[in-house]
Amino acid sequence: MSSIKIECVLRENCRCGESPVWEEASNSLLFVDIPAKKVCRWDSLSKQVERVPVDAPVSSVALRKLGGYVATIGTKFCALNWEDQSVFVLAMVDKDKTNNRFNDGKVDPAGRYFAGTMAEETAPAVLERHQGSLYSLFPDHNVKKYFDQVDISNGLDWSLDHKIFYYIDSLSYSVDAFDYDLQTGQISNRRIVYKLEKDEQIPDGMCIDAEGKLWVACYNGGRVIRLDPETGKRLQTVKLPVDKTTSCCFGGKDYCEMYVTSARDGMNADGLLRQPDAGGIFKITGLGVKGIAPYSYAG
Ligand SMILES: O=C(O)[C@H](O)[C@@H](O)[C@H](O)[C@H](O)CO
Ligand SMILES: [Zn+2]
Repeated sequence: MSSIKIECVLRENCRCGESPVWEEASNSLLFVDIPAKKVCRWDSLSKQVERVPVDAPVSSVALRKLGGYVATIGTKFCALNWEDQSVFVLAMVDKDKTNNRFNDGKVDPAGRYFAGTMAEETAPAVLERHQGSLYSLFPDHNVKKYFDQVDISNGLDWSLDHKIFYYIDSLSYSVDAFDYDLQTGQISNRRIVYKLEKDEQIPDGMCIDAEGKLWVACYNGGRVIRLDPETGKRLQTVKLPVDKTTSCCFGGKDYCEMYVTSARDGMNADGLLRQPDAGGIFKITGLGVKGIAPYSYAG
């Protein structure tokens, strides 16, 4: 039996921390604070954090093969040069929906950057419904739209054989799967893999482990849960000392550690007193399972 340890490694006070991504080359964790309009990079060796301000809510960040990063900022897919903090727009979506912004995003095994949109929230999980869509940015900077009618586009990842795409629309309270064609980037045959239980609250960010099991961060549920997408059963629950757990990824040496982001927005003064680490970055060790390296955008 492994003994699980949970530690707040960075008290960042994120309003809404999201999109943790491990960058092996720099031993760092990248993440964003969406409403604070910041992309952050935490060096796990020096424990120092660098922050790059951008001009709109930034909802996800990913590695780029050419160097630097890509990020979803407002309704734009962008390239981000870390050295000079410059942003270059690659494509824009939802041009007719001025109240929309991107939400969670991740790169697929072929180097396409997937991200979905949502209406801007008036409070956490309070928003005009069915305004979002799911998109991907191909390496040639063309954008493909998959479907619309999304509430809060969230957690996404691909099966280890690249034949399944996993996806969460948070307000459906389910984790879904599609057949995935890696060659073309097409998805089909949507079905439900897991329905969250009441105390698990709202499914948010998600990642896959090296055994093909899914880890879902439960917003307001203060936990990450491990799911078997083949049986639809929950295998494990790991509780964290904050309620607003937003997303998770594996990182560290051999991807043996899990990193979890969290949020402060929507908490009252009493809640913040009880959960002073809300908005922090958490490291979970001793899970006994590894993750896989993130893919890099190929354009
Ligand atoms: O990061 C996200 O996915 C959303 O932008 C956040 O606002 C919350 O996580 C959401 O409210 C929970 O459903
Ligand atoms: Zn999210």
